Amino acid sequence: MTTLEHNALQYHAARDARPAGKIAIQVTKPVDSQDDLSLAYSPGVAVPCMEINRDPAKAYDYTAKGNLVGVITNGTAVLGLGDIGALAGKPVMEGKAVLFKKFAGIDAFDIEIDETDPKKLVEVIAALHPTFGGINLEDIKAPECFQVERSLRERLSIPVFHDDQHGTAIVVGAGFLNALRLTGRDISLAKIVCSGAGAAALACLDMLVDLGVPRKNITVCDSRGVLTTSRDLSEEKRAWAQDTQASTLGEVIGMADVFLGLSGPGLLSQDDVRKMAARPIVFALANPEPELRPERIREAAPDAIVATGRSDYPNQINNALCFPYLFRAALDVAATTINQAMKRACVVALAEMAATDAQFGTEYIVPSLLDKRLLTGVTPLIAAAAVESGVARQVWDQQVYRGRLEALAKTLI
Ligand SMILES: NC(=O)C1=CN([C@@H]2O[C@H](COP(=O)(O)OP(=O)(O)OC[C@H]3O[C@@H](n4cnc5c(N)ncnc54)[C@H](OP(=O)(O)O)[C@@H]3O)[C@@H](O)[C@H]2O)C=CC1
Ligand SMILES: CC(=O)C(=O)O
Ligand SMILES: [Mg+2]
Repeated sequence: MTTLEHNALQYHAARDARPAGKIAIQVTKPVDSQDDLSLAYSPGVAVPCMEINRDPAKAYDYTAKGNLVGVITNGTAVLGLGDIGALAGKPVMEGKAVLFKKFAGIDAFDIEIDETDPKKLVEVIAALHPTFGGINLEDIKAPECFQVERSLRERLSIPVFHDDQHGTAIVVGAGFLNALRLTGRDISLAKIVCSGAGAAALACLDMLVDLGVPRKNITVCDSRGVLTTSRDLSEEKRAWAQDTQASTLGEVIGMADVFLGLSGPGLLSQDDVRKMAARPIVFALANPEPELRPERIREAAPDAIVATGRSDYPNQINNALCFPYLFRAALDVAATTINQAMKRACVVALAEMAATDAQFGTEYIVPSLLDKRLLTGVTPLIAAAAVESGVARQVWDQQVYRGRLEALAKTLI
């Protein structure tokens, strides 16, 4: 066992009278006397129950719903570990819940559902939804994840957001814009090769096209090789098929400006990196083990701009850089959904925060996950986009909202 493996198990184990795992529930009101009990529980609790029965919107006034997100998985694509099952995915989901709380003061329940049939999964999640102010779908594999998210978004009036798709796309978008800036590339000329054609990869590519990359400049590989027009592909993959005889990553990576890895460990070779254009942009984002380790990428191309999804290298491109703030904004303005305008606002806010920082450079293309400015810097811009695009049910005065976030930031431990 490596030191990291040993430490990771120690970290998650019970210690100092604290239970195993890394998150617990906190009581927020006094429950110390008979009088308190009469309010918190029977008979007093019946009063808010009946208020909500008369008007369901009152759940936001008298329960935790408005600050509570469900982090929901079925364990079919846990990080790059694959289909390890719902229960084995629990440490990741607890981890997402920790980040919601730590970075944005949002309470999150992790829910691991032992169901792989997408229709049944939708029914289970829809039946659970009254509990939550928003739903963060996590680590559900493609193509089922597309159907699950689409169905839930149609059915529910709370935000439903598949983090691996859209959270990843936002942070990749921000890192990509800044990597282009640093290397002086024109977005309309950037040639991109993507390893992976799953949830994260295809959403990232949609975002890159939204930002201005011509679709024809993008070549995609899945586990069977290049997506070509001669292959029998799913609807989602067909949109990225190229008319080419090439079939492997090694054949298409020549002179690519950007490698985007959202596939699995060790799928990029040093030879592949050597074939790329000068000053290549290499985002090897598979977790926990990237497509190629940064030190190996640099051996092959010392001037490369390199990013991974991990916390132990510079340039951590990870959806955790955005999902706490997207949900914070969505909950605060009671948004019915998280839409493209909110996602774009987040891309720009993250990119600008890094680009205007004194550290901006090849080893700092996006802010650190621990950057305390994120809550107050990024969230109001997402909230404003929600209001402007018409999905907010509550509008804040900007000064008042910033003050509220600053006060919240002081309470975060
Ligand atoms: N850094 C970050 O923030 C994030 C990173 N990720 C990482 O991205 C990866 C994919 O996650 P996700 O999209 O959710 O999972 P999915 O299961 O939806 O997609 C996995 C994709 O990887 C492809 N793949 C598997 N083996 C190969 C191979 N040998 N060559 C090329 N492609 C291959 C699969 O191909 P096929 O379609 O043929 O099965 C599939 O398209 C994971 O490693 C995950 O950790 C994900 C989200 C966020
Ligand atoms: C970061 C993340 O969500 C993943 O690797 O699946
Ligand atoms: Mg994930």
